[in-house]
Amino acid sequence: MTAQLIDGKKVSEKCLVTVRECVDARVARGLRAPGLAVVLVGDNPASAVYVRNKKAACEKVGFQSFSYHLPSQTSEYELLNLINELNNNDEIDGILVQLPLPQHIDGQKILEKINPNKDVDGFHPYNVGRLLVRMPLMRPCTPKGVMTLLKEYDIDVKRKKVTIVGASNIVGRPMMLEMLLAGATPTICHRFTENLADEVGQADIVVAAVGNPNLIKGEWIKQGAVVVDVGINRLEDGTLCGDVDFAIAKERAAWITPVPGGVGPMTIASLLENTLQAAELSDKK
Ligand SMILES: NC(=O)C1=CN([C@@H]2O[C@H](COP(=O)(O)OP(=O)(O)OC[C@H]3O[C@@H](n4cnc5c(N)ncnc54)[C@H](OP(=O)(O)O)[C@@H]3O)[C@@H](O)[C@H]2O)C=CC1
Ligand SMILES: Nc1nc(=O)c2c([nH]1)NC[C@@H]1CN(c3ccc(C(=O)N[C@@H](CCC(=O)O)C(=O)O)cc3)C=[N+]21
Repeated sequence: MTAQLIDGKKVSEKCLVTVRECVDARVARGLRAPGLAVVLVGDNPASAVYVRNKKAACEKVGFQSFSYHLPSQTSEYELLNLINELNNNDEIDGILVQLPLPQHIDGQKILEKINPNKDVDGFHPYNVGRLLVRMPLMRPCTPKGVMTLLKEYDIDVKRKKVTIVGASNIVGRPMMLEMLLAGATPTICHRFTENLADEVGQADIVVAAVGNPNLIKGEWIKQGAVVVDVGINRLEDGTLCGDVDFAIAKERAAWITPVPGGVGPMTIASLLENTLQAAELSDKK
């Protein structure tokens, strides 16, 4: 079997068109265009690229974007003050603090300071808790993007065995909650999981989110499975690859996401959808 490709770039563009239409309709009704603030601390080159992509996406859909690039030695106190200011700024509907933050700043403390209604990343414990108790508000962008992608390809997750590899706060854990909410039976694997090969081999759907190129061997994939590769790894020659051995996996899977052009663009599409949703929430206040 040769897998069919799941085209995240194409689906994300479709999502952006829908967001754009909603923005135009808002503006025609005399409402503000949604505003997204992106905060970057320090000069991590990968972060700078992502921040630039987010800004470009905002322009595409007609959002107002506000960028804050702070020096790496910014104190936690200064960053908390900026968050406070953004929370109180009525032109800003969404606040995204790019991760990772420098070592001397407690990331969790910063995320908890963001007004949950403006937490377009869905990382605030309030939003994570809401997803846990089946009352999602702001849904973490990458897992939300994966669900949108699967839905777009009519890949039903209900009743399926889903193995998620990686248990971070930003991808693996909320991915598990999304899958549970959608009626799948998720298993989540991490550093201490024994027999990763068996866990992956039993899955109807595999979601890889580790950050280790080719950790997941193509031979582990069950015939006819769906492979969603969230991992983004930059190799020495500058090319990007995921966590799954794509060449072998694609000969076994029914469906597979490429890297790049798979989940990555969907993360940005979800971010824009969440920002629009945050603007709509703020209209109702
Ligand atoms: N496509 C996209 O939009 C996005 C892609 N990414 C990419 O996804 C990947 C993961 O990101 P993120 O979740 O932030 O990363 P983290 O480093 O925060 O988390 C990685 C997770 O993988 C687990 N892990 C590490 N080694 C192994 C192993 N050998 N076997 C099993 N589990 C292991 C860790 O386990 P433990 O918890 O035990 O430490 C941890 O839970 C990265 O490549 C990142 O660049 C991230 C965000 C968005
Ligand atoms: N507060 C916060 N929120 C995040 O959502 C967040 C973060 N911090 N820190 C870093 C990770 C990573 N992440 C990506 C987003 C888009 C692509 C993306 O668009 N990828 C393209 C390729 C981009 C390229 O060429 O480098 C693709 O896969 O096709 C990748 C990765 C969001 N993250």
